[in-house]
Amino acid sequence: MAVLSEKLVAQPAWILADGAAYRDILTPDALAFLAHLHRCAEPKRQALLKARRQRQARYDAGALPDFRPDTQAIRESDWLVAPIPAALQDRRVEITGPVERKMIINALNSGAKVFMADFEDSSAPSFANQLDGQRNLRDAVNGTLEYRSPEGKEYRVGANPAVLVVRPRGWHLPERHVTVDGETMAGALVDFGLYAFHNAHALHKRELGPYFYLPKLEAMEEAALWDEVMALAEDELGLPLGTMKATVLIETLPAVFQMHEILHALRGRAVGLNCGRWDYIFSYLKTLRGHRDRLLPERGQVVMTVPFLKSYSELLIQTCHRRGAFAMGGMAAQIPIKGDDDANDKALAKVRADKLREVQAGHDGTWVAHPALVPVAMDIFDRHMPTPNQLHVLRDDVSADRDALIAPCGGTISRAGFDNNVEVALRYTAAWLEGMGCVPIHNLMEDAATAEIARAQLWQWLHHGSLEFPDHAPIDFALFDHALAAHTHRLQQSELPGARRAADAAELLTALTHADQLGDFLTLPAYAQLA
Ligand SMILES: CC(=O)SCCNC(=O)CCNC(=O)[C@H](O)C(C)(C)COP(=O)(O)OP(=O)(O)OC[C@H]1O[C@@H](n2cnc3c(N)ncnc32)[C@H](O)[C@@H]1OP(=O)(O)O
Ligand SMILES: O=CC(=O)O
Ligand SMILES: [Mg+2]
Repeated sequence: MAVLSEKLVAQPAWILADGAAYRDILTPDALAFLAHLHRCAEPKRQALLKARRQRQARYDAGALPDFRPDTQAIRESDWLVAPIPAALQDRRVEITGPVERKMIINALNSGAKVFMADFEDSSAPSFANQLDGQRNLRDAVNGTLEYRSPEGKEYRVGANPAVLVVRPRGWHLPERHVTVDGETMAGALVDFGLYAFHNAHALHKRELGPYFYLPKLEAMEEAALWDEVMALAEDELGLPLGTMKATVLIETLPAVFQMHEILHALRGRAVGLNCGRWDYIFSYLKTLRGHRDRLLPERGQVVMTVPFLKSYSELLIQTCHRRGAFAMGGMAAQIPIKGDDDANDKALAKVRADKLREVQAGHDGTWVAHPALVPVAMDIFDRHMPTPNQLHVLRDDVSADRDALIAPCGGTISRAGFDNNVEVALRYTAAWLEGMGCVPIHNLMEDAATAEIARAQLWQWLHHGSLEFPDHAPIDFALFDHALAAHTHRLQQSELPGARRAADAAELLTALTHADQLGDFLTLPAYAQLA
């Protein structure tokens, strides 16, 4: 059986929330199920993480990512993914958000076709957050999800809720509170396993899943491990093989070269791929961290129309539609702006333009970060996509080769862009350490993926040396240290999310930014400091 870490067992009060322990979620049978998943998957997961490190070592030594010669037959032969269930035939607008009780209700009631309940980029994975999320989702599936705000506002799920799709953590993150045979479990398996264990039968009975979004995959073997884990879970839970469906985020640079292969590995259950643009940009930075000719300009200039991102999204559409799978778009970072109509209009216009680009390119649906953006995106997709999806748009015109997918991106680094990265990296990390996985900063949605871009860019700009602002002032560590100290002080004096953990976040960012090598994930060292 999986066991809770000794600390939790010794201090059961630590896992209490609202006066109740999580005995309803961490039942003996659920823990036994987790242990079974762990024992079957852990050796392979470790081997896959090792393969990631080996691949990255080759890129650091000068190699560039490319299509795999050993899988050419998969790319070139004819095959399709299994038929897509009725509940997922029309995914034109999907809302995403953390697994917080009120937000789940708001998301389910938002009018979106799908709600992606997120244990990942928008969640700070404290054990309490993850377990509260499991309980909230179980209640949503059982039809008992309700919430009363401190102000007395009542929330309950209405008619025609969005279809639930759950995103567990990526393969790289541990869940240190659960061990099996003395080994720490993968966060991915804890999130997936608990959700499947508690909800699979109820969802299957209503032909509503379980459905999953799979994040941050880098290779077809990682998709194959998910397929194996899902098949194992189906077998253990007595569900027909292929009941669980998966949409895979293509949000790493290595994965874009294996999109056919990833769909193939999951072909009995894959329903689509998604352009996870923010992690994709982060992955471009990380994968090519040793390549000075491929530094990126400030984040505001790395938009979906720059060549390497345009090629990625178009190739994703072509790949998916060739295989009978959906090509989902991604997330514009703009959110509604309160109290400034002009600024709000401009933000919404940016969202509209992004959704128009997606639907015209052939995407079958898109993501929004906020309920007020559902009608905005819906309007664009309704007008330009009269059919439930665009599987018939084959995009045979697209010919994105290796060079197009890794094309350098021109642009500049302004003082404001540099300073914004320092501020976002600091404020997001500090909020994350306080348990918030998604926060608005300067009217943009910031989550783990966007914060990774901010801190990875700072590392890249500082370590490749001799970079300048347009006025020729040097970009150097003294500037970073000064900006970080100023923002830390400002945050500490404020009442903003993160104010209490500003110093811890600053220490972490100092270490990550000054380190000789760009760290793999901000959230790995930060997790050690998360309650
Ligand atoms: C890169 C990626 O991975 S993208 C996917 C991960 N990111 C996300 O999922 C983004 C989710 N979005 C959010 O967390 C929020 O919208 C934020 C943090 C960006 C902004 O939050 P706020 O500033 O609190 O929003 P705001 O105050 O305008 O919220 C208004 C109402 O909408 C609700 N709301 C806002 N966003 C969402 C959402 N995504 N889902 C459900 N409800 C939401 C709020 O709970 C609030 O409800 P209430 O009126 O009943 O109290
Ligand atoms: O998960 C989505 C992304 O853009 O990253
Ligand atoms: Mg992501």
